[in-house]
Amino acid sequence: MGILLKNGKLLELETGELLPREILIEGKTIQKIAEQLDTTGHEVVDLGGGVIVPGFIDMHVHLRDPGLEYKETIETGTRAAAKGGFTTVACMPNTKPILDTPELMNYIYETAEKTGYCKVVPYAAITCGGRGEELTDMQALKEAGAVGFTDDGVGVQVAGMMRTAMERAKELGLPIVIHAEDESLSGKGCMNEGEVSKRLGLPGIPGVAESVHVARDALLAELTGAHLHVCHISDASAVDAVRWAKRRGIRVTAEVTPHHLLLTDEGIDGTDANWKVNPPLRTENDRKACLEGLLDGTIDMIATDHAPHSVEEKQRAFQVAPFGFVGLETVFPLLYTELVAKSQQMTLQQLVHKMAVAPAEVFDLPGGRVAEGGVADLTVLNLEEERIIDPNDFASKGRNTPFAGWKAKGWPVLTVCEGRITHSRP
Ligand SMILES: NC(=O)N[C@@H](CC(=O)O)C(=O)O
Ligand SMILES: [Zn+2]
Ligand SMILES: [Zn+2]
Repeated sequence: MGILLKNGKLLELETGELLPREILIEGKTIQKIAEQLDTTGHEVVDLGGGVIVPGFIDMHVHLRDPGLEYKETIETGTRAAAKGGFTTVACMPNTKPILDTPELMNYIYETAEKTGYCKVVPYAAITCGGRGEELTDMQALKEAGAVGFTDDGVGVQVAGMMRTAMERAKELGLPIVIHAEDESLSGKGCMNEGEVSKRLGLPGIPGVAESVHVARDALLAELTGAHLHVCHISDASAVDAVRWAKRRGIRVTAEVTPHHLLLTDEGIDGTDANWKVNPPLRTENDRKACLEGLLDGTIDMIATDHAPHSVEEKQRAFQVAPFGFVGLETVFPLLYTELVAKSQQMTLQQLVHKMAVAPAEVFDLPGGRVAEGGVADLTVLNLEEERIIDPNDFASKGRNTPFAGWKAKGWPVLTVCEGRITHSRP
């Protein structure tokens, strides 16, 4: 007996057409896609006219497990992912301890298998403890299933260390994923350096703290032949550096977050740490450059940088509260509403491409398409349903979002991961 999805419209990714299609799922596989299928012996799920797309893939998620379970666990974080339409997430190694051993890779895979609502692929740290002093055993970490290497949360400060990391990553065929931040430039900043930080009298983080690392690491990627992936790009000159590197034939890819596409530092009043994130929200010029980069192919994909913190932590003063926003449960409705429905700056198929197809291609992961014989990772969206974002509704333990109270439409109503229904809402 399989699961038969009826009364749905399949998004044709090339043309954007919505085709009336029924889908039969057996085991972990999409067995058949046709205009009409025989229901005999199958569990029928009525999609109520919803739009079927490939399950979303988020290459930048902080699951906080092990060690920081008061912020999030693999169970709550993946439940939030499933609710947001995700079937795969890549988790960041800035946990406690840092994910820098094969044993910790195993812990992630085993816990996700037991308690997870989506697939979890872990990144391993570049340096032991993320301290930037000594490289991890990258080969052993690859053998244990690392999907790439990153010290996200901090930048690798020493260029020579990054060069050696890239040489090893190149040999292993895995990407180096950078949190681009030169600490000698970012210092103790808590928001973007500019007009707004000056007005508020808060210490700033200049855009060049990001772009000098992007440019440096692009040149190191050229030297070593490694694949460089740039996390959460936020600065106009950093987007330009990626564009330049791509033109030069350097193997570089990049991601942008929903908040850097939709918000600027103008929204910060210096009292609410739910507006504090790293890299910081920047200027309208930077925001536009990120959107332009996404549309012209400079930026390959959207990633949320889901970074849950406790309510208590985010109630601290702006200068001392931790950086980070949650994002998994709101990313699609926010971007669909703001960039597709309201302003037509993107098409639905472009958005789905950036959230599912591109991450699967760039990181060579299963999924990213809805096709016969392929893995049954898919999401059904109700593009009409409008709701107000209320952090109290989140499955994540995190409530830290600057988007509370925003009205958005396009909510995921069904998520299927490897043939299993991981999220379903009437
Ligand atoms: N993005 C953030 O503001 N915070 C992240 C770290 C990171 O992604 O650099 C976190 O781990 O909380
Ligand atoms: Zn980061
Ligand atoms: Zn991050």
